Amino acid sequence: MLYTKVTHGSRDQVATVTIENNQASVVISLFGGHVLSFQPKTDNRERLWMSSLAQFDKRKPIRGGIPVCWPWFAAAPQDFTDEFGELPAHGYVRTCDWQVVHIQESVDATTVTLTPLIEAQNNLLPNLHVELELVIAKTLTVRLRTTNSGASRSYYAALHSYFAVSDIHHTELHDLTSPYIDKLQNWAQCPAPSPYCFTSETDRIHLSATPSVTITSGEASTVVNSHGHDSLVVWNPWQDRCKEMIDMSDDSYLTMLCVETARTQANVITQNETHILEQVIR
Ligand SMILES: O=P(O)(O)OC[C@H]1O[C@@H](O)[C@H](O)[C@@H](O)[C@@H]1O
Repeated sequence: MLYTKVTHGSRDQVATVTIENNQASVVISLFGGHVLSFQPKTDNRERLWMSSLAQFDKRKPIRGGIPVCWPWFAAAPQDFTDEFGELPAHGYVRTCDWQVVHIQESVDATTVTLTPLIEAQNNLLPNLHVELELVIAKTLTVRLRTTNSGASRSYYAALHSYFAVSDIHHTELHDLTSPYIDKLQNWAQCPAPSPYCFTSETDRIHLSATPSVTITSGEASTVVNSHGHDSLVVWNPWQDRCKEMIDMSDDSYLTMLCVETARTQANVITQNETHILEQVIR
């Protein structure tokens, strides 16, 4: 590799791969195919948030970075539980081991392709194949590719990104103007706030394919572009929920905001079709 440095390491039980090129540095956990860190060299500012209490024991999904939710989002939808019984939240690939299958570089980008090693007993949808492509450049492109080799069926997905903010009380989300359904108010539909600020627990699904939003916090701004989605999910657990979670400290809600590029509606994927869900972070 001419421009890319690849370093294998670990955090507790989790194997990691650090990719550094002229433009940025990215740390990937092979548990979950999970991006843990993205620092572009333009400003060396970490874009992603990682909980100081995140567990790297491979028993639980990692709290922070970019968990991959697939083939469902949140609690498993009824079409899945009817078929398969009780299932964990946010799908099963965030708790699978993944492998790097390809690394390709050009002068200003490195592309890393990963696939999950889904054990046969966990592979509920053997005809759906998922692959994660990371394009590490001045921006980080996270591209989740789903291909169907069998009969048409529905699935769901999300790139559940945790973004680092300096103080949630001084954080604003820009360009997200579509109404949302509120998980905290029995799925009531509400208009997007303007300005979009945060003062309490937030768990919202904006049912629109908004292509670009910007998170501003203090002097810093992070741009999140999305493609192939039907929703943007905005989540902050706030203090009381943090207290209930073993992998978030009580005040950790102050420095994070999840903006998730998602397919929350039953997406039908037909035979031989490929869907791409993409988030580009700048
Ligand atoms: O704790 P988990 O399973 O990683 O989920 C975190 C949050 O993820 C968000 O996407 C959901 O909207 C929330 O309801 C959920 O609490």
